[in-house]
Amino acid sequence: MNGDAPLKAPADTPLSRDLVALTKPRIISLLLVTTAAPMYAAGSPSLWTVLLVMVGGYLMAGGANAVNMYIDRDIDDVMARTRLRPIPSGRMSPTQVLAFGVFCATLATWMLAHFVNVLTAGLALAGFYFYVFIYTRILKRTSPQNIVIGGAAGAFPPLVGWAAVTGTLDVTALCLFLIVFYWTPPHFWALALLKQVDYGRAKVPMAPLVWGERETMNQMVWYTVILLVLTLLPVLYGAFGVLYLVSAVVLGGLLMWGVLKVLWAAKRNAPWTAPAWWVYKYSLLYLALLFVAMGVDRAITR
Ligand code: HEM
Ligand SMILES: CC(C)=CCC/C(C)=C/CC/C(C)=C/COP(=O)(O)OP(=O)(O)O
Repeated sequence: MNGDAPLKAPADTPLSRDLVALTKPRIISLLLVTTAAPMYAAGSPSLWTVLLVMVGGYLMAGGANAVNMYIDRDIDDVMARTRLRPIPSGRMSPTQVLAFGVFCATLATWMLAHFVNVLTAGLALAGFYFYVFIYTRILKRTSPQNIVIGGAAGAFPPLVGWAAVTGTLDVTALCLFLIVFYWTPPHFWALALLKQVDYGRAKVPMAPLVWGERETMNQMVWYTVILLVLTLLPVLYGAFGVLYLVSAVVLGGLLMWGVLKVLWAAKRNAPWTAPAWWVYKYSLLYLALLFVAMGVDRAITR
């Protein structure tokens, strides 16, 4: 993430630390919020079920992230943000990383199928395949739409949480999937705008490099508008109540304001990097709080 990361990686990093790094734990923390909160929105899960889904979800997403680092080892080697990862810094071999990723995903599939239900395991595995093959292997290197279509991978966790509690999927689960799907472009393009040199060096066709900065910012605005409408839909048909509604409006209003500030600054030819950083960082808080609000809203009104 830090473009000024040191050039040399510490050679004495313990293996345990590298294994954790392969799973991208900070990203998983938010994936797990978008898994756990829908569990409480869907019903009243036992602590045991929540624990199993968290461990299974971590292993599946962590396995996917490790396989992503195996496939992207050439790209990761040339980007400042990623060059200290275990493969580019020479501390782990690609084969070791691939084996670790596949092992985690296999363990997760067994755990979720055996202790939760087969639908939950199937959805988590679908998220794994979507991220590894559709996003990482195919779209990331070929299309500026990579994170729009590929972003569907990151939208699987709410389905996993919902299915773990209800054993099925319904229209609210679909809404939650779409919320994460439409959140991904403003989340990621804010960062992509700031990391154009990295992505250019790695020849990854991220939107700002292909469409230009202004068009990417326009698209971020439109995706945010759709996102805000989608967040209100479950209230309109009575799935969530007032606490969620107020949270969605306030949190969403702030996100919209941030995204518009980026666009307006660029239109005035003023510096837009500070507002773009703000949108990237706030997007993380936004999604976490929105999902917590829906879980709490349903838990207290049940
Ligand atoms: C295709 C979809 C996505 C792409 C391309 C993407 C890309 C990125 C990138 C490149 C970073 C910087 C990470 C780093 O510097 O190591 C990042 C950060 C982050 N992303 Fe995403 N992301 C996507 C979807 C998601 C989803 C669905 C979630 C969770 C629901 C998520 C959660 C996070 C978090 C928590 C961070 C901050 C990590 C940190 O502070 O180290 N992302 N994302
Ligand atoms: C249910 C389930 C297991 C779903 C999988 C969800 C999952 C692992 C989403 C990850 C999203 C993400 C971090 C994309 C960044 O990849 P990148 O390759 O663009 O980032 P990088 O350049 O930092 O490697």
